[in-house]
Amino acid sequence: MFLEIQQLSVRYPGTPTPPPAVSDVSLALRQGEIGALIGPSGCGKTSLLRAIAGLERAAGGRIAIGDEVLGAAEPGRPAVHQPPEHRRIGMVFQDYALFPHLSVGENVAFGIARLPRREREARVAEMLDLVGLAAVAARYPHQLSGGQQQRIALARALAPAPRLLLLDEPFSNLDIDLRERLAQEVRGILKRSGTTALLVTHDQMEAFALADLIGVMHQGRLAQWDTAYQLYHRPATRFVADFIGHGVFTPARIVEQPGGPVVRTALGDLIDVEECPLPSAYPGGECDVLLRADDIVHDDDAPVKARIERKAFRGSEFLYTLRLASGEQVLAHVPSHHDHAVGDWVGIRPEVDHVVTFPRES
Ligand SMILES: Nc1ncnc2c1ncn2[C@@H]1O[C@H](COP(=O)(O)OP(=O)(O)OP(=O)(O)O)[C@@H](O)[C@H]1O
Repeated sequence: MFLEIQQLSVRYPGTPTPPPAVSDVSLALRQGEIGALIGPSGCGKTSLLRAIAGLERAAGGRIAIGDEVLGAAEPGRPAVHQPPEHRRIGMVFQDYALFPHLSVGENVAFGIARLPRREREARVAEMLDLVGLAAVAARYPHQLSGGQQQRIALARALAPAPRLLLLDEPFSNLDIDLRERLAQEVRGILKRSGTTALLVTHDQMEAFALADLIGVMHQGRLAQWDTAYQLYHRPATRFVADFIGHGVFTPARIVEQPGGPVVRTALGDLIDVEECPLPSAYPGGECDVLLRADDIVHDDDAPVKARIERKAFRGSEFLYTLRLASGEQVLAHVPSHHDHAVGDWVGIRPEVDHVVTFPRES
């Protein structure tokens, strides 16, 4: 592993009582991998990033790059805190923080002033090429769009060849359409330059577009560190299941059938599911099952009917909020050419590949 964080805790002075801002977080990135931290406001994402940068001290645990310990506070060992400027870590912030009185080229050259002039100019040209902005080297930041400014900020952060790049909400000042596109562009830039990076964002789509591995944080803890696919299809906790994507929990009972265990729900039996838990996994087989909006198929011939309570247009599909006669609520993605009115009853059936169950919550 390249970046390795073990049982890291961060505590702000003046807040001696639990919970700490970051609590017992462990994660790792290989060289060249991109990670993202997502989670609700106040869950500790920025505090974790700041601790890696050296802007906050570790209150417990350790941060290492390769064999080098950057920060540590472990029982029975001397505390370690390398100052931020010795860590060779680059940072990109939300507000770009470009110098307005310097040209684009001078901004990119800022962190490599000590290089001989020829080398510096070559590096600036290389970085501007990398972010696709060689043509604007002589312009000033105010003459660029928000997306261009953020790419310049990225070029400036990459110019000194940091061994790790940290990005804190880098796209949040940009409009929503541009964000996802820029996230994909930035992924391409980081991959081409082989940079290991960790991004903090509150936008899941941005994290999915940019990262190889994503961490969901909740109340200072890392609830899951995994690929986007696993977070969506194999959420480790109810919190992760709820936070990622659209879905509801509905009561279910796992029963043994001749062909194997089956999950019985108000929408019917979930059949042909992968890795179905055994009834013995829960008392009496009673559990809650996660039904994602894309697990529910609109089918006029289905015996189960549900009433449309709300609908939201999402371009190629609607997100319908539906209520069954038995009272359960479900969500369904339905192709947008099926335009039903709120109050209509429609047929639905479950089509679940990955069944995700949790202990019943009253
Ligand atoms: N300088 C500080 N002093 C004291 N407490 C702080 C400080 N900075 C953050 N905190 C607290 O630490 C916790 C985690 O904050 P942090 O900013 O890391 O969360 P976040 O997930 O980045 O939130 P957001 O998405 O809103 O930026 C919060 O309870 C916050 O109030």
